Amino acid sequence: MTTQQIPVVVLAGFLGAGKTTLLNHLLRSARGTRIGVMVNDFGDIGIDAMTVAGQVGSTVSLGNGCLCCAVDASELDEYLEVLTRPESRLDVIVIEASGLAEPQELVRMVLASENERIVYGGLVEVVDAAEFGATRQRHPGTDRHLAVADLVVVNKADRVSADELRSVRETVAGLAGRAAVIEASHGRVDPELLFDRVVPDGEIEGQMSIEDVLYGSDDAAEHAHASYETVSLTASTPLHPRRLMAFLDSRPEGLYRIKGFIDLGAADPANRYTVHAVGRFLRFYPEPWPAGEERLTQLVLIGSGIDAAGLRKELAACELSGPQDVPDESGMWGLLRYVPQTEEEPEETLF
Ligand SMILES: Nc1nc2c(ncn2[C@@H]2O[C@H](COP(=O)(O)OP(=O)(O)OP(=O)(O)O)[C@@H](O)[C@H]2O)c(=O)[nH]1
Repeated sequence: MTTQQIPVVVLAGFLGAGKTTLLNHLLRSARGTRIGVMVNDFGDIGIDAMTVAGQVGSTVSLGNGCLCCAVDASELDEYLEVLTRPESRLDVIVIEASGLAEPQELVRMVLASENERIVYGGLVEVVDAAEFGATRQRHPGTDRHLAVADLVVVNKADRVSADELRSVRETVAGLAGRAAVIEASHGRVDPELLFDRVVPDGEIEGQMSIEDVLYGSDDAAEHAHASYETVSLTASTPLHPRRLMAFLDSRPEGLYRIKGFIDLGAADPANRYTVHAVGRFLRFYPEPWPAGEERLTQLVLIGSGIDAAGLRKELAACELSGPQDVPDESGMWGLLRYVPQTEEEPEETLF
């Protein structure tokens, strides 16, 4: 069930930073992925389709099968309910926060939502590289927003010199702590950083799609690939829950996403643990092993500036080394803090 949950990504950033531009880029490069869009704060709608639709609280279809609606914060749950109906067949939902909104509020609301079909997909903060210094001076809240982000996009890279860009990036990285920081022009980030792309039937990954032909293929998105790395690994030996938690608690800056299944062996023979981490957000979802399924740990780690070989080594050290290496009773405690309870959020939340 958990693997079917729809990630809800909150997209924030100061007025004019390039949120709508980034969103439009995602919509254009979505191909087979169906994106639901919510625009928080209606006076601030920049999407053309919305302007055309023009109705408060309406849901409109965008060209590529995406849905778009405008919400007021109090309506968030109501619209999540609409967008997560099976007939909407959405793969991801993006909420664009108004440039003035407190993104933490939206994140809290998403986390507090009782909608079981969603999972929090991270807070993405867009920063205007050219205006960063001035914005920070005028709006000290900027630092606070960066501190809670999971991914920061330093946008408008084309508007500053290489030195300025480096300096903004360094400052942002200092404020953003563990969040991954990537640079972009015109919001062209690789959609894979935000959600799993669905490859439509009949299309081979990497092949030109109709959208490529219509909009031109997005070279800059290809370049964005260079700035982050994906590490996939499979282990047939179960992992030690305590060592796994030690690894996750100290996961390196820039390791933005972790997803996959974990086999904890004798510590919980009945269940596999789906892991979902976005930035500093971490959850485990135990579910019974499907009958006949091979007991494997399968993980994908995505980040910028990460040391792939180092990560592989650290994860290999989490594997049980033999029959003597069995977790004691308390071995699972650290991990269980990140398992959501049915009625409440796990103890260890950030917000
Ligand atoms: N040169 C340059 N211009 C950009 C870039 N990204 C966005 N813009 C322009 O910056 C302006 C603001 O972009 P938007 O995407 O509307 O910004 P926003 O954050 O959605 O703005 P609000 O909705 O007002 O909060 C637009 O004129 C964009 O075309 C970029 O990387 N480089």
